[in-house]
Amino acid sequence: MLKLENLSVAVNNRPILHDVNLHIKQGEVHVLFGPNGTGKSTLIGAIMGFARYTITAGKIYFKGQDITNLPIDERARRGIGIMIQRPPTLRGLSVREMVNICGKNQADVEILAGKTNMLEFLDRGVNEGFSGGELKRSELLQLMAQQPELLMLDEPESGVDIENIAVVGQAANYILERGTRKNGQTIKKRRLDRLKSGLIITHTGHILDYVPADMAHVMYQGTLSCSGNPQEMLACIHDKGYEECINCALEGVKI
Ligand SMILES: Nc1ncnc2c1ncn2[C@@H]1O[C@H](COP(=O)(O)OP(=O)(O)OP(=O)(O)O)[C@@H](O)[C@H]1O
Repeated sequence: MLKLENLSVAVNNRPILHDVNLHIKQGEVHVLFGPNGTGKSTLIGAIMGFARYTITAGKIYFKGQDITNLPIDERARRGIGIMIQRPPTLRGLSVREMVNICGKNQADVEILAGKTNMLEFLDRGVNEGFSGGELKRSELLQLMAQQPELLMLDEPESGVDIENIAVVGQAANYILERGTRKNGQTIKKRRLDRLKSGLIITHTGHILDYVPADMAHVMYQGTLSCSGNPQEMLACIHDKGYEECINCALEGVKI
């Protein structure tokens, strides 16, 4: 689904990512851990094609096609969707209108808004005065209408209360087409049955209680230093902090 080959990215002429290689197969969800400021948001922003990220080397392949130089709208059309940490406020455009645009007027706005607890926000300007949790739900509502094949989420649980983390998790599962039971437990579809993929940045790992991941990576100083089992890596980071991952990176050891 997504393949990064030796990807290097700069922001304002400052190199941020160095030689990143990553392969997310169809149906897989990968999770990205890492200390603040190491380049996680830069990675997903570069995959989406935001103009501020300059690709200085390497390639991005999506569904087998080289998309390294494609504009952001074309990447969205091909099936890439993103939830960023601080989406802008769009005055004069209501959430309802935005969801209709994302869903090419085919989405059932009211049903999707019900799933994300966003019914009462539909006629407000996009992100206008939204709280942290409302911002996340608004972004997910738009993504549910867009139906991307690759879903990228930047810290989906940050600023979200306990009850709404379940809503966020269920919305992500809806987009990834994984079932969720009423008690919030995710039904793990057989990997062969899954068609959609995800890349999720998380510091706390709470989202993994709802959206199980297949693989985790740690980003350190702009490179992917370790890859392994998400729950094991999360437990290791909770126990020992990132120092252990950094030691692995320095020793060139893969978990
Ligand atoms: N416009 C810019 N000019 C210079 N440096 C920038 C710019 N935008 C981002 N950076 C730097 O790029 C680095 C990587 O930022 P990024 O947001 O990708 O990190 P992150 O791993 O997602 O961090 P966090 O966990 O805090 O969200 C940071 O040091 C940041 O200050």
